[in-house]
Amino acid sequence: MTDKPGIVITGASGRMGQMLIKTVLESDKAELAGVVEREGHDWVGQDIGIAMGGAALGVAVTDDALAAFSEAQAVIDFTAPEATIAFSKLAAQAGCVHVIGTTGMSDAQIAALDPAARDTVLVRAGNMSLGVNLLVQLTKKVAAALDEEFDIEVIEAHHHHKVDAPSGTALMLGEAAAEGRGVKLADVADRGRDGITGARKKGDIGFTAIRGGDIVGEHDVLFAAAGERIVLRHMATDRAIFARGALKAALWGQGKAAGAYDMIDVLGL
Ligand SMILES: NC(=O)C1=CN([C@@H]2O[C@H](COP(=O)(O)OP(=O)(O)OC[C@H]3O[C@@H](n4cnc5c(N)ncnc54)[C@H](OP(=O)(O)O)[C@@H]3O)[C@@H](O)[C@H]2O)C=CC1
Ligand SMILES: O=C(O)C1=N[C@H](C(=O)O)C[C@H](O)C1
Repeated sequence: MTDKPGIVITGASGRMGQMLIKTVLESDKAELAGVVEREGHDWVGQDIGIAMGGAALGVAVTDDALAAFSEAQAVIDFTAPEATIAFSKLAAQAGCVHVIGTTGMSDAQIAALDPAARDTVLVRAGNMSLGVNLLVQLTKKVAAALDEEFDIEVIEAHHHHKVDAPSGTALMLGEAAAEGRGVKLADVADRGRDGITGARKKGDIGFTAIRGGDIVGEHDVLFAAAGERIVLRHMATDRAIFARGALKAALWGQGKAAGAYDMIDVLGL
């Protein structure tokens, strides 16, 4: 028994789940308190170290999320929207900080997290990396400095397994650009061009999603005017940046007042 916060990782077999488990195990500031997979998954009941192809770690994969959360101080959750909503209720019940990296959530699904945020600390961001959150702030600044003569386009590229588009990061960048411009993203977003689209509408914020191979995550915010262009770019080459950010959020949330937070709060940007 130590005084380091115990962390539970959900979606243990996923790309991010495995990266998060490694990151917590490597940290001297936190302990791996549990790992959760869904009922019926092959890994349930196995030692997580063995399941991940290494040595036993003495932590068994469970499908009983509430029991795991009840023994921990924080849950880091990079899964899928419906799972994240269910986990938010259990994390609130267990009194755990809930760090959410899951993307592709609709407005209604995001609103479904509100009750949990009244009872516990919930940190949610479509991208947990320092670099992207800095890019969000830069995007807001640049958009505020430029008028509608500059067309704003957000271009993102990800691996071929990704199921949602635009990416959570692209939407964060779009929101930041809209905020900088003093408009609502919902009023100006252009998310799907195909066929005879007509000329670009002044003031729109456009989104383009590329999917291919093993691209970890790349985002450009393009400001294009007559005679000049500005491009703000972030390129992720290692998922560890997201996992490190998520762990930072889990530690930051300890002892904070219940509420909904994001990585701008965590990083103090
Ligand atoms: N915010 C950030 O910084 C980042 C966010 N992400 C986001 O994290 C999420 C996961 O990404 P990634 O790891 O690549 O995806 P994977 O598909 O590799 O992993 C998803 C995991 O979640 C589990 N899962 C899915 N649905 C459920 C469910 N209903 N109940 C319980 N478990 C479930 C999966 O289990 P099973 O295999 O059984 O389906 C799997 O273990 C995505 O939304 C992605 O966009 C990714 C990187 C960074
Ligand atoms: O699914 C991914 O892989 C990623 N998802 C996040 C997103 O939707 O922006 C963050 C990162 O780009 C990787």
